Amino acid sequence: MSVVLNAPVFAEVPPAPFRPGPAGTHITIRGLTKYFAGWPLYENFDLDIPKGKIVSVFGPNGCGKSTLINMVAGLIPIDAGQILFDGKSLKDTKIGYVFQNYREAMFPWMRTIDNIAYPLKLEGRSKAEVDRRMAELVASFDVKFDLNRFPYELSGGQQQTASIMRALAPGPEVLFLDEPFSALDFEMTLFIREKLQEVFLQTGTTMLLVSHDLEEAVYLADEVLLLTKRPTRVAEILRYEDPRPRTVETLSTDSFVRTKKLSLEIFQREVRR
Ligand SMILES: Nc1ncnc2c1ncn2[C@@H]1O[C@H](COP(=O)(O)OP(=O)(O)OP(=O)(O)O)[C@@H](O)[C@H]1O
Repeated sequence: MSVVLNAPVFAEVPPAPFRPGPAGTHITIRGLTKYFAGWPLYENFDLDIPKGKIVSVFGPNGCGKSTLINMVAGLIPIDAGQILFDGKSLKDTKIGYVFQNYREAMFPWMRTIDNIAYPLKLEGRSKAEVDRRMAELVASFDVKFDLNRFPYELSGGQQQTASIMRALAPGPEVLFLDEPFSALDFEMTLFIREKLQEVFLQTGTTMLLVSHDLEEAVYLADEVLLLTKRPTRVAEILRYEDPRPRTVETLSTDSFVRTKKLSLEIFQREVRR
């Protein structure tokens, strides 16, 4: 038997215990770290995202808004950290994702209705179940266009409506939206905004929304998550509690104007820092 003398002694360092969020937390992010090309974007980043709320993510250009939601949604790998959904990992969590570029989000060879039903078929649901869920979605979205058309035969707003329907079809626990309105004209933006709010009122799905439009970010939000420049931290989280459904009148309430002004001040402070 050989004995190594003076060998280095490694202390067993137990991993830090996972710190849960406060009551009502849905997504817990702890120690999230992400580097791109050797530069930190997120370093030891912690965040609690509440359940059944809409959180709008807002911050300076390139601070990592899209990367954050993409890491939480599992589309971009993280370098370190932990992300749990009601204490579960992503693989045990049903999520939906709405992309900015709706033109590339749908399979062009499938009719719109089959695109929307696709995640249900992937889940192995029976034809009767798929038909029932599709009827529910069509009713709740009050769809006025022909879902038997191919996506490229629809307007941008109709295509984005269909991609939101597809994302919601399996009944996700969390819906991620990365600038869902930025490729739409104003009329369609208003339409989809209202649809999203209606769906939220019906389902209470937790939503994480990236928006470049501060008015829109506040209008839809229960919380506005303001980020700093990179390495990115939470600058501030503002609660916005005007009742839903929010309408054009909401835009001139004291609380809306105050929240928007405060968000802008924090944003400007962070941009100049
Ligand atoms: N795959 C990648 N390789 C290298 N750098 C990347 C990659 N993806 C993102 N980045 C960098 O990480 C930073 C954050 O990008 P991200 O798109 O998440 O920011 P954002 O806040 O959503 O940006 P914007 O406000 O411009 O939409 C940017 O500096 C970007 O250049």
